[in-house]
Amino acid sequence: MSHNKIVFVTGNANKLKEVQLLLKGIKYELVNEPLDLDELQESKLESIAISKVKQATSQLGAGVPVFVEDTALCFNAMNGLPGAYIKWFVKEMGIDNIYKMLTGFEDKTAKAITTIAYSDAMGKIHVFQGITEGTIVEPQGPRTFGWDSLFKPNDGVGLTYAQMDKEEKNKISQRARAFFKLKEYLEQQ
Ligand SMILES: O=c1[nH]c(=O)c2ncn([C@@H]3O[C@H](COP(=O)(O)OP(=O)(O)OP(=O)(O)O)[C@@H](O)[C@H]3O)c2[nH]1
Ligand SMILES: [Mg+2]
Repeated sequence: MSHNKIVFVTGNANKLKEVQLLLKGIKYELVNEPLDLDELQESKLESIAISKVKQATSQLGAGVPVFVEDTALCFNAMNGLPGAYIKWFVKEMGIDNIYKMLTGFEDKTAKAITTIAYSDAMGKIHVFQGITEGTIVEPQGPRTFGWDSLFKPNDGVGLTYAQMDKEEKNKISQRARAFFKLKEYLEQQ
């Protein structure tokens, strides 16, 4: 059993909780650094994640394996917006008003997308993405995590993320799909 560290840079405690469960059993000790990274204003999700991990490695120094993730909520009726900007919509207008944004549209479908950028000990960057398709519904369930109460995944049990327990969400979420790929990659190394 090796005691090498792998650092997850995030200031989001809910993400951290999910990722700790999703990465259980990896050969690294998972360490959190709550650095507040700048986020590019850019619609390409890979570029946002890569820019975050580059800032993280420049602050933490070379030689340490580090990863970040950026999570977007993309409305199909709006060609993928708010996307990565969803964080600012949640913060400034709140989820009830985000729900109302789709009032004029018949199509309420959305994609939740998590993009991980992993910088290995050599500084090489690897990107992994997970997507979960779902529908935007009137907020249901506790409002503890971002837009969880608005998003009902298609392959779930008919509940919003907020109404599911973490284990259930972790079976089908965009984050689970992305971290499954990272975990698989780390296991091959
Ligand atoms: O209901 C949700 N279910 C999720 O599974 C989920 N994952 C992220 N979010 C929210 O979407 C925005 C992403 O922004 P984001 O990826 O930049 O995160 P962040 O800035 O909070 O943390 P970080 O950048 O330090 O890692 C933030 O408002 C997060 O709270 C989620 N909401
Ligand atoms: Mg962020």
